[in-house]
Amino acid sequence: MEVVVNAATSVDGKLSTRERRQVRISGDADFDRVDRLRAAADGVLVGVGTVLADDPHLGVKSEDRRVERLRNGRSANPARVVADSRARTPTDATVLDDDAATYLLVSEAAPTDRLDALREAGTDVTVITAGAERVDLATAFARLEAMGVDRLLAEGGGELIFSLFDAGLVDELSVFVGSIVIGGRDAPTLADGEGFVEAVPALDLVDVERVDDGVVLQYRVEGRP
Ligand SMILES: NC(=O)C1=CN([C@@H]2O[C@H](COP(=O)(O)OP(=O)(O)OC[C@H]3O[C@@H](n4cnc5c(N)ncnc54)[C@H](O)[C@@H]3O)[C@@H](O)[C@H]2O)C=CC1
Ligand SMILES: Nc1nc(O)c(N)c(N[C@@H]2O[C@H](COP(=O)(O)O)[C@@H](O)[C@H]2O)n1
Repeated sequence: MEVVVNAATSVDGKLSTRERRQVRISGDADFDRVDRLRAAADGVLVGVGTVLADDPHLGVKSEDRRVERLRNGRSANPARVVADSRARTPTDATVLDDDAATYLLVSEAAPTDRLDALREAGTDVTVITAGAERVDLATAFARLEAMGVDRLLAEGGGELIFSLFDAGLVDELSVFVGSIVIGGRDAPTLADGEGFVEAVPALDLVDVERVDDGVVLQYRVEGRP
């Protein structure tokens, strides 16, 4: 499976405010670039922190792109994939609507009654259990791949992106750096988690492009084909 991480940060590397309130960092052209990435993906992944903070839809916004996907024998939208160790996704979350399939990646610690409620709340919900207390992303991704998810776009947030790098699962990273400063020691950054100390992942910078009033930085992860 090819795993592409994309996010938008302020110049000081923040994904949103210290209150974890969504900030419009991208401009129209960058949102359109993200829409192209979604349209090329089989699944769009976020952590449950992002679901709780933003209630995202994660679908393809352009009708032309949805039509093109259908023409190619794909679903109109990629599947929504949520890493949600304890099944905290609200039953009225937009990612459970009937616009696309939804995969909930949970751990064995997820309460059964929550899983039943979530299966009932959505029209096309598949639960994948991997890991004891926290989602084991490598195992969960192998199951997703067996279900036809060959290209996964991970949009965040910072806890999830750190874990993806920590597990050595990232092939490509693109970051839109918008011309704003958000600040705040508790504001989420591109990669949070415990942080790396010794084995710091190295990236190959493959492209830099000015978009809107910011820049898009494109990287391959060193050691990945
Ligand atoms: N500017 C941007 O491009 C984006 C910004 N955001 C922002 O990021 C913030 C949310 O980020 P975070 O709080 O860091 O939450 P997150 O979205 O990274 O979710 C973290 C949660 O995912 C679950 N999880 C399950 N398995 C995991 C694993 N193996 N590793 C890590 N987490 C795992 C855990 O419950 C954990 O608390 C929001 O403020 C949102 O607005 C989110 C996505 C993109
Ligand atoms: N690429 C990008 N730029 C920004 O400025 C952002 N705030 C985000 N946020 C991400 O987009 C999700 C919203 O998706 P929908 O529009 O609801 O489909 C949000 O949850 C973040 O993942 N991204």
